[in-house]
Amino acid sequence: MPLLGTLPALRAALAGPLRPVFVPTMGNLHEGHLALIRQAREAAADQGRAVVASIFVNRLQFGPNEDFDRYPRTLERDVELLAGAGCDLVFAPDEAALYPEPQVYTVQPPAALADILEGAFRPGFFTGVATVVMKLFQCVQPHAAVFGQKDYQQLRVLQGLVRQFALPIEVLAGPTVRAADGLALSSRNGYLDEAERAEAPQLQAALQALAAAWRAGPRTAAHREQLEAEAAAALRARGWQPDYLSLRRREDLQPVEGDTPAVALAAARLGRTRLIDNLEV
Ligand SMILES: Nc1ncnc2c1ncn2[C@@H]1O[C@H](COP(=O)(O)OP(=O)(O)OP(=O)(O)O)[C@@H](O)[C@H]1O
Ligand SMILES: CC(C)(CO)[C@@H](O)C(=O)[O-]
Ligand code: BAL
Repeated sequence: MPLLGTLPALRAALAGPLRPVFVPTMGNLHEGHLALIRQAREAAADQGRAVVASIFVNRLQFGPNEDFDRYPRTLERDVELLAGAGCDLVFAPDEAALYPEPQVYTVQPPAALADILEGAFRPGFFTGVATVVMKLFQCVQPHAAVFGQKDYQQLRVLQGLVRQFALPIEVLAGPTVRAADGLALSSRNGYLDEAERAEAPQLQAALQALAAAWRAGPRTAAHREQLEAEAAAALRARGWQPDYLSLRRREDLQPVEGDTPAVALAAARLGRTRLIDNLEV
């Protein structure tokens, strides 16, 4: 009879060989999602695991004035794309299946991480995300889960969730897939009209300029604040309504200073579309 003294040993002993690699999504799939599926496929290949995707537009993470109702739902097409990318199973519950009763038990990520940046402009967003991801994890029981770096803060929140609750799940980060002109692929890009679509790569361009200015120094708090304000003003002058353009520590997304590894993050509205993007400096 094994007598095990460490969590990794316990996990190794208890892990079934067939827990899948999981890619949670809200559907309306694009090449960014399919890259995550292919990454999951590779991670699953070794031990012959399955790749499972979920499609669920999670009401809990939308604010009352956000786009829950108009969020594009394209299940039939999504299923075809997933099959083509090497997915083995799709979990697409309706609301009654995932929330058969009001979800009054929730997962509250720490305010220091979840009430800043996206969380400051989308109150409750990360509680909604963490709650549904925790629930999806219970449903799918994955060995590993893949999340896109495009949603950088979401990735940090979910890495913290897995770490703090000692979930036996490996979190894999998927690099951001972009259009040829630099725009990060996103389901919400479909809301852009032609002129807005032509302007949209300027969000990534603004992050590149901000990152370059930060690299040039001096890397002080005062200079960072000046650069952030200038970057927001430049976007505003082009007709955007920026929520934030901010230089943060990669690890915990607190304001960066000195030579700590940094990431530039932005969210801004163009017409009625809110876009986010980021760039590791
Ligand atoms: N361009 C991309 N590159 C890599 N991963 C991505 C990209 N876009 C989304 N993802 C990832 O896909 C997963 C599902 O995201 P989601 O279904 O919300 O897509 P989305 O395009 O980000 O939609 P939205 O426009 O609502 O933000 C998340 O882990 C997300 O980070
Ligand atoms: C992780 C997620 C599927 C939870 O609803 C969603 O926030 C998303 O698609 O990024
Ligand atoms: N892609 C993250 C999910 C959301 O914005 O609601």
